[in-house]
Amino acid sequence: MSETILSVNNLTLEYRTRSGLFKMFTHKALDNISFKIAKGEVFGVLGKNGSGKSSLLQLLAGTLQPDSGTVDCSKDITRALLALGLGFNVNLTGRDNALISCMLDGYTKKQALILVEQINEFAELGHFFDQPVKTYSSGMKSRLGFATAMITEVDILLIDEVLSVGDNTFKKKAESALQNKINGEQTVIFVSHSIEQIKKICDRCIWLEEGKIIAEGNTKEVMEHYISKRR
Ligand SMILES: Nc1ncnc2c1ncn2[C@@H]1O[C@H](COP(=O)(O)OP(=O)(O)OP(=O)(O)O)[C@@H](O)[C@H]1O
Repeated sequence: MSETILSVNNLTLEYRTRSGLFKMFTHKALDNISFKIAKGEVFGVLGKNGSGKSSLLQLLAGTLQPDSGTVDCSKDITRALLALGLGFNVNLTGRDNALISCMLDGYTKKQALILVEQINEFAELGHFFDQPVKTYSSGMKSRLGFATAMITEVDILLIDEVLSVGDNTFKKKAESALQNKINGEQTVIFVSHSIEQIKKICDRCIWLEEGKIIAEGNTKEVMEHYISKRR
């Protein structure tokens, strides 16, 4: 395996929700998860609804903190989480959110302003690009997020089922832009409950079930195991 870019060590996450005046409901969404991702790898996270996939991505992105365990990667590694509506300031316009994302990724203002125009063109939001994100539909938010991640360069792209939204024309464009990125040096962590999508793009994957890793390995092996257990 080539150079490790990200190492996940014994991650555990519990959600605690108040279920009555004196009652708390605790749910272990992730239970002692460990794996490593190599630079340039396209890594899949497969699992049915509620298995912990999105929670895992949010821990990898740093938008959620684990109860225990660590996500280790070098400080200068940039990570972008592509999920519906996550990561935007909804009171700012699409243009300003795109600008902030570019600048957070380390571009100068001059470079960012050029990239913002490319994001505008890719996202095809028309005059909504200059409206606050709170006025966007979920499909529009995902277009903005997707366009921003495709146009900028990040070290690790974290993708949460984002290809399943939007109209067919945009979906095709998104798939081909993603495919181009993947063919290069891009490291991708891709979450899906679609066997077909994981098969199409991932080199290796894990299968999550109730917050635990049931299998890890090359996509073909994990798929065979997954399909045989579901019969
Ligand atoms: N904010 C929250 N508070 C309490 N429980 C939560 C919260 N978010 C998720 N959960 C629970 O944690 C578990 C894992 O959720 P998660 O969204 O990570 O799963 P998922 O595999 O991404 O599901 P899906 O495929 O439906 O998006 C689920 O049982 C879910 O009900």
